[in-house]
Amino acid sequence: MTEWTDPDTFAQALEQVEIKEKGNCFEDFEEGDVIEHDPGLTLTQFGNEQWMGQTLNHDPAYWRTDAAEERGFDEPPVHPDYLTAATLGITVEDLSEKGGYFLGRTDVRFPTAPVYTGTELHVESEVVNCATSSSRPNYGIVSWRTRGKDAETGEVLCSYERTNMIPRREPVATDGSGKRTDGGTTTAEADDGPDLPEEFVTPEGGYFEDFVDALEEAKDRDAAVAYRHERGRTQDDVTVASLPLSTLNTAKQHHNVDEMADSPSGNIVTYGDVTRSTALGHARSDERTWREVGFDDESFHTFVAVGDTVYAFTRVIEAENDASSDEAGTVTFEHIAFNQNDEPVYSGTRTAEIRKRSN
Ligand SMILES: C/C(=C\C(=O)SCCNC(=O)CCNC(=O)[C@H](O)C(C)(C)COP(=O)(O)OP(=O)(O)OC[C@H]1O[C@@H](n2cnc3c(N)ncnc32)[C@H](O)[C@@H]1OP(=O)(O)O)C(=O)O
Repeated sequence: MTEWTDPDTFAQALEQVEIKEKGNCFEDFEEGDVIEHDPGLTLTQFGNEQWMGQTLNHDPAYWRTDAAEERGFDEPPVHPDYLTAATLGITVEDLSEKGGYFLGRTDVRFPTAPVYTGTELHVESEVVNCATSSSRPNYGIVSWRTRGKDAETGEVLCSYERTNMIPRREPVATDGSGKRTDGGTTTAEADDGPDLPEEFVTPEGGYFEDFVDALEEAKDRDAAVAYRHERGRTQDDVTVASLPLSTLNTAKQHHNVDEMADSPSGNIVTYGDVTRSTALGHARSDERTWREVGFDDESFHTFVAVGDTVYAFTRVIEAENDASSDEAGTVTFEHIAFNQNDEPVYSGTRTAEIRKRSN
C-alpha cells in the first residue's frame, strides 16, 4: 500500500500532480470583458475601525457619534480608504491573484457618500486596456474600471480605474524601450538632477484658510507649499498580512512568505492601499478634513515590506472656495509616501474638502 506521507513518496507526488491554479493570466483578459466578483463583504464597524486604527486615520468623525453629527453624518461612516481597499480587495481573486504588481490607479470617486457600516458590497470590473509591457516579456499591463456597489440598492459607492502588471502564460518578445505611456518619467529622464523651487512654505495650521494663505505666500515666487509629516508607521504582520486579508485580498504578495522568497522583494509586501492609507492618515492628522472628494494619478514606485517605515510628504497644489458645504473649501494635494531611506513608495493627487475657520 502507498504510504502517501512518506517524505520521498510525497515529494514525488507533489512533482507529478497538477496544481489547481488560482487567478488569471494576461491572456485571460480581453478589453470589454465584465467580471462580477463573487466575494462580497459587509462593511462592518470592526473592519472599518481596524483599518483606520492600524493606518493612523484617527479623525474623530469616523469614531465618535457626536463628532460625526457635528460634521453632518448620521453616525460614524465607513472611511473612504477602507471602502476603497475593500472594493479592490474583493477583485484580487479574479484580477491579480496570479501575481504581478499593482502599478497605479486613477479617478477614485465616491458617488454615493457617506456610506454606513452594515452595507454589503458587490463589486464588478470591466477590462479597459490590455497592453504589452515593452520592458518585461513575462508580463502584460492590464487596466480595469472597477465599481463597488451597495448590494441592496445597486448604487455605486466607490469607482476607480486601476492598472497592474499581470504574468503571461507565454513570454513575448518586447522592444525593450521601457518607454512609459502614462505620462510618468523613466529613470533616464529622472536622472537630470533635482529641479526644486528655492523656498518651501508650510501652512500655519490645517484649516482651508491656512492652505489659501500659504499658496498666496508662495505665489509669484520661486516657492512651493510643501512639507513633511512627522509620524511614521513601521510595517508589521498586521499591516502587511492581516489588513489585506480582512478585505478578502488574496494576493500572495501579502501573506505567502514561501512564494515570495524568490520574488524581487524576497518577502511579503504591504498592500498598496495600506501604504497609501497610512501616508494619507499622516497627512490628515495635520489638516481639518471635511470630506474626501477623490484621488488621481496614483502610482506605487517600489515595494514596502515588514520592517519598513511609511512616512508622508505633502505638496499643496491649489485651493478653491467651492465645496459641498459653506463650512469648507476644496484643496488639491499631492501626497508622497516614502520609506526610512527617503525613497518614494507611493504618490498621488488627492482632492479633499477642508474645513474653514468658523467666523
Ligand atoms: C493590490 C495588489 C497588489 C499590491 O498591492 S502589491 C503592492 C503595491 N505595489 C507595489 O509594491 C509595486 C511597486 N512598484 C515597483 O516595485 C516597480 O514599479 C515595479 C513594478 C517593479 C516596476 O518598476 P520598474 O522600474 O522596473 O519599471 P517601470 O517603472 O518602468 O514600469 C514597468 C512598466 O509598467 C508601466 N507602468 C508603471 N507605472 C504605471 C502606471 N501607474 N500606470 C500604467 N503603467 C505603468 C511602465 O510604463 C512600464 O511599462 P513598459 O511597457 O515600459 O514595460 C494586487 O494584487 O492587485
